[in-house]
Amino acid sequence: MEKRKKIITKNMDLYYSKNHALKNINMDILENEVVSLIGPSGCGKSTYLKSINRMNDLVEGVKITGEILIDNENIYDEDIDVTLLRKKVGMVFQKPNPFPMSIYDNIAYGPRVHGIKNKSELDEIVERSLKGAALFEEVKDRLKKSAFGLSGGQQQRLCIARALAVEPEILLMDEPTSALDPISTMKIEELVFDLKKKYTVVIVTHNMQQAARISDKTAFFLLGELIEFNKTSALFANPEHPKTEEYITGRFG
Ligand SMILES: Nc1ncnc2c1ncn2[C@@H]1O[C@H](COP(=O)(O)OP(=O)(O)OP(=O)(O)O)[C@@H](O)[C@H]1O
Repeated sequence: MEKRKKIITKNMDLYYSKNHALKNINMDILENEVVSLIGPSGCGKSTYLKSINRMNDLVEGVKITGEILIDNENIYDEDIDVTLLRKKVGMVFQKPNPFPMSIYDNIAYGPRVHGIKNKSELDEIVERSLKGAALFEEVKDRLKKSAFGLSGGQQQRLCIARALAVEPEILLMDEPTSALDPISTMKIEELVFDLKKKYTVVIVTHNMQQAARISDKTAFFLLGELIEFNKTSALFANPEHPKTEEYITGRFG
């Protein structure tokens, strides 16, 4: 069965004041697909990622033209509820950033904001989210302890669990393993592989082996342009654009 288009980007441009950071981006991301965004520093990967849940709206002087459609709805339409958009589109950052509270409260935070108060319902969400992030077994006896007592890798999985708790459909990850050791990195990579059964995942990575291991498709950005977007295996084995080849063979970047 053909997969549905989940995120459609059409003729999108983004300016930070005069800096033209994204240039005419066109890309279709399918449901339950993992897409990696790669390219040298400053090429616009994070900017594009943050456009998918309108995090760039917070930046002064930003101007966006064109469209990003999620489930065929333009998220830049005036009547879009940004809180609901961010519930649907969760985000995990480069450095784990747990809130200064217990493991339990970190996960229950989002659902509480969205009005869930019933304890047994929250208990269930916390357990399900921690299981979804492959962390439950490691923390089930210390749910009321501070999240800061966890290792970096566990904290990052906690942040993933926190994102899952509000039942998103899309997960954005901005270099989620760059601050982690190899074993924690491997756990997150395995987790991403699992997560795509339920979610659409877009992930910025500087690590090309990681992109090759975990993503179905890869997008190569350069100076604000999307140079090539293809199946990961094809993009790495047979890049169509000479710049892609130069980048993946380590000739610049
Ligand atoms: N908040 C901001 N205000 C102004 N300019 C910004 C802002 N964020 C990014 N930029 C600029 O937009 C361009 C793209 O930056 P972006 O962070 O998207 O690149 P990136 O590919 O994610 O880089 P890196 O790999 O270093 O994180 C750069 O020229 C950057 O200086």
